[in-house]
Amino acid sequence: MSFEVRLRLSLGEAEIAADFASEARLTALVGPSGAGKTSVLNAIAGLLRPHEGRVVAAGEVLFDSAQRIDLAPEARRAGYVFQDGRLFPHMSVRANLAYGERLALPAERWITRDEVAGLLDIGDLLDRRTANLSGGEVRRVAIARALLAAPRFLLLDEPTASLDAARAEALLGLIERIRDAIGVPILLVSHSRAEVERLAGQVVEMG
Ligand SMILES: Nc1ncnc2c1ncn2[C@@H]1O[C@H](COP(=O)(O)OP(=O)(O)OP(=O)(O)O)[C@@H](O)[C@H]1O
Repeated sequence: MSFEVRLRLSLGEAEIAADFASEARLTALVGPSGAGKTSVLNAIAGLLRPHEGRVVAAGEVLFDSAQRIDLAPEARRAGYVFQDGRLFPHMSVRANLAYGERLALPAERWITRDEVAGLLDIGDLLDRRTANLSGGEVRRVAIARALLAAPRFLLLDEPTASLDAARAEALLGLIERIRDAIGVPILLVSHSRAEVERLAGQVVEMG
């Protein structure tokens, strides 16, 4: 099972509920703005605590309120690529990647810096400061940093939002390569029907 998510959480006035299970390599989470998609990713990553439910990713129970299981975020081993990338702006691309790599024990790593730079085509960016990168470059570096941390699963929050058509197309190709070559389960939030139809083995509707 790639993902099994059944949870309820409150955010201010909003009550968010999710209930799905997926064996697909890539599962898409879709729904109107405000439906709670990002909140579900945050709950899976351990950044928000549901008041009730169960979360299993890549075969490991991350949260189960009935069994009082609630793994710390760093123990969940999520590769979370946030909508805004959240790179360290004062560091070079190379230093951002090294940070990701240090999060994984050497024995756990399944991709090298050279491999990831080739896969995401960021070899020419390594000495750049991240503050000056374009939106598409930020996304590619953020995905590379996430992969280097040897995640057990990936959470991608609208990875192609605000990219032009050519850059979005290139990034979709990369996500396909990650899906097919690496095989870590991916949960993707997207507003694009075409993107979801192209990438997802299973689609989960919220809201
Ligand atoms: N920290 C917070 N405090 C209070 N309410 C919040 C908080 N974060 C999110 N919300 C509310 O929770 C609901 C779900 O937000 P969330 O960002 O998960 O939705 P989303 O489906 O990802 O939306 P979008 O597609 O616009 O990114 C929204 O109504 C939002 O206003």
